[in-house]
Amino acid sequence: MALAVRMRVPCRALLCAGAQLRGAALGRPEWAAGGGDGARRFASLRVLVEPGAEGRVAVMKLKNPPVNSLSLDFLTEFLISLEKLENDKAFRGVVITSDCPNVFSAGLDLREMYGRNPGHYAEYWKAVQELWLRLYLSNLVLVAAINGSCPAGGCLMALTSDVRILSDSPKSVIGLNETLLGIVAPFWFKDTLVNTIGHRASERALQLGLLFPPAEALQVGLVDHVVPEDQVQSMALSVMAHWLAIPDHARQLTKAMMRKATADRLIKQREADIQNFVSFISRDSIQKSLQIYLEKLKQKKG
Ligand SMILES: CC/C=C\CC/C=C/CC(=O)SCCNC(=O)CCNC(=O)[C@H](O)C(C)(C)COP(=O)(O)OP(=O)(O)OC[C@H]1O[C@@H](n2cnc3c(N)ncnc32)[C@H](O)[C@@H]1OP(=O)(O)O
Repeated sequence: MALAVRMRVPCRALLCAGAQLRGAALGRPEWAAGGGDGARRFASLRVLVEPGAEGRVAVMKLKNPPVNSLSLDFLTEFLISLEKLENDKAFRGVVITSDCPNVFSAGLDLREMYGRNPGHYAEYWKAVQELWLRLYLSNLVLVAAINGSCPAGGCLMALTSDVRILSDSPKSVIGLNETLLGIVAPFWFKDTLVNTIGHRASERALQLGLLFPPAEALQVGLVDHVVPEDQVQSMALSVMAHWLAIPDHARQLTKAMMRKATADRLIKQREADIQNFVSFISRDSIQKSLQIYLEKLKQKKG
């Protein structure tokens, strides 16, 4: 069953309408609504949404195994789930977590950026922009329950949340490591990081492509809490309760006031940003860097 998507922002409507069509064309998303106490539970192939204990909070589990890489199909399902929650007035907050062991998200799907054509790169980048805008400007309280490794696009996604809880595990590293792949984090990735940890720390982290282990991530302010792995979700729900004690209208207006300028910077130049991405990623040297990085990932296993 195709999901009806209502949009407030016309330029987003274009993407999501496209997303919906894409889903329909692919025979997805296959939303399964639960019955009984799971009336508000729904799932697509890669995103599982279930109500938290009090019903006002949804827990969104990302399940695009093995590593929750943000493929175009996954981004599309993620966007539709988020839209559905935004439109359901029963929900005031969402905990975003991973259903894949030891990995929150491996970031953007490298296979969407390697060996494809310019039209595909443009479509992909538009979806990445859209997810960032949706998350960053969400009226909901978003808490990232980061239960595993969280590089690059995974970190960007986590940075859009209002609070980040990281599991205390050697695998749970977080950061914008783009330079290690020979690519450059776009300005809005950088802005999101600067807004979180400040300019100097961002400059160092971005140039060196740092992936911070939990204690350092906490120290630099990249995450707000580090807790044992089995307490990440309960901590997220308890932090959520604190945020939900604030009246929505006041909190939402304050959030918008803090984030609008950063979001507007991208909104004003979305098309130019897409063209910039397409020409950058299409370069032979960048394609070579991605090929080498993908091969390294494969060799790591052998
Ligand atoms: C102008 C602007 C221009 C450009 C901006 C572009 C911005 C890009 C931002 C990004 O997000 S780029 C992606 C960066 N991501 C990473 O660097 C993470 C890479 N992955 C890893 O480090 C590890 O996979 C992991 C630590 C996340 C998990 O490790 P482990 O559990 O040991 O799994 P494997 O490494 O064995 O991976 C399993 C499987 O998944 C494939 N894979 C991993 N990451 C990605 C990915 N990002 N995209 C696509 N595929 C990925 C990996 O190759 C393995 O595949 P097999 O076929 O060998 O099973």
